Amino acid sequence: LEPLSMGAIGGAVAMGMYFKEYTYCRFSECCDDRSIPARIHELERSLESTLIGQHIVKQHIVPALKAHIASSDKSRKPLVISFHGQPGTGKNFVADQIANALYLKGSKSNYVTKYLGQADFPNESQVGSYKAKINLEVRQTLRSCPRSLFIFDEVDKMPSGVFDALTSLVDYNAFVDGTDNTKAIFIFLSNTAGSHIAGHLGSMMKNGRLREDTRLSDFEPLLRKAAYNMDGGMKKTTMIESLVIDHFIPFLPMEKAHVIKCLEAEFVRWFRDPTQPKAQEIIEDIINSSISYDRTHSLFAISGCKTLEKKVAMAIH
Ligand SMILES: Nc1ncnc2c1ncn2[C@@H]1O[C@H](COP(=O)(O)OP(=O)(O)OP(=O)(O)O)[C@@H](O)[C@H]1O
Repeated sequence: LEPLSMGAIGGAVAMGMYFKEYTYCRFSECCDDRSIPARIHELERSLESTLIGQHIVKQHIVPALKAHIASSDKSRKPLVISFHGQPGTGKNFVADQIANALYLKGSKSNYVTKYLGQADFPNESQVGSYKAKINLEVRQTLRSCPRSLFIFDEVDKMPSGVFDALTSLVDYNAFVDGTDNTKAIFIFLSNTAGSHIAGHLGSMMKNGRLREDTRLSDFEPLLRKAAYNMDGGMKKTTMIESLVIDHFIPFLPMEKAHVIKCLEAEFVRWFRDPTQPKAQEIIEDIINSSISYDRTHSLFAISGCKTLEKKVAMAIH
């Protein structure tokens, strides 16, 4: 090419970049600070005011995200977190809040991908093609934005081995065929070890320990072991063997007092005052008629705060 036309091309590229940064990206989602504001303080505030009964989650999630984001230039691997707990303890609730705080468009962002174990990976016989699918999609998303968030829900309902494909994507490999994985965040949600968490917490409480005094270290070894051995997506995967999961976070089972708080929060969501006698009556009725507790300790609500939304809606209308 003639030097003149090279100059013209360079000019056009510069114009294009200028246009993208100052015009297009001001209105549409781009992989930049405007679209990914990473509002950690907002996350901290919203968890503090909305998350019930999960002191360990509150203690560890914000510092883990803060450290990963603050050190993003020096990061050598993505942040990988695994949430464990019984249904209705807040795993999706927290994952959604993380997406909403980090991305302007929240869970609807193009850089937030959510997979559902049962719906997206239903067949044991197709593990091979699922692995290829995850591998391809994760790489594609990372290429369009290294600061992507991947949420894998119902990990325990995925056929085992699916995650072997992910190990190389989340491991210490700053660049996988030119794909930057070091700024990404992976969150895995499962019921795995939920009953073990409940059993262990129940025993500690029986021995006089306060729920709020329990620590991550009380549960972490149990979670690590359970994730490796239990049926589901992580069973005996290289992902556990190669220690790429940075944090195992236990979601504690909900007690009656927590379920009552969840019911009160539902009333507030409907702009109703939960302290009104009528509301208190409905709450008491739901607690007495539709909450069942675990058999061992008779302390923990089996379905946590799940399904309360519909029950409150029904009672109000
Ligand atoms: N710890 C909690 N604090 C406040 N609200 C909660 C909590 N846990 C659950 N909820 C309420 O219950 C709803 C359902 O909970 P969520 O979907 O987070 O459960 P989950 O732990 O992901 O369950 P599953 O394992 O079945 O997917 C939430 O949208 C929220 O309204």
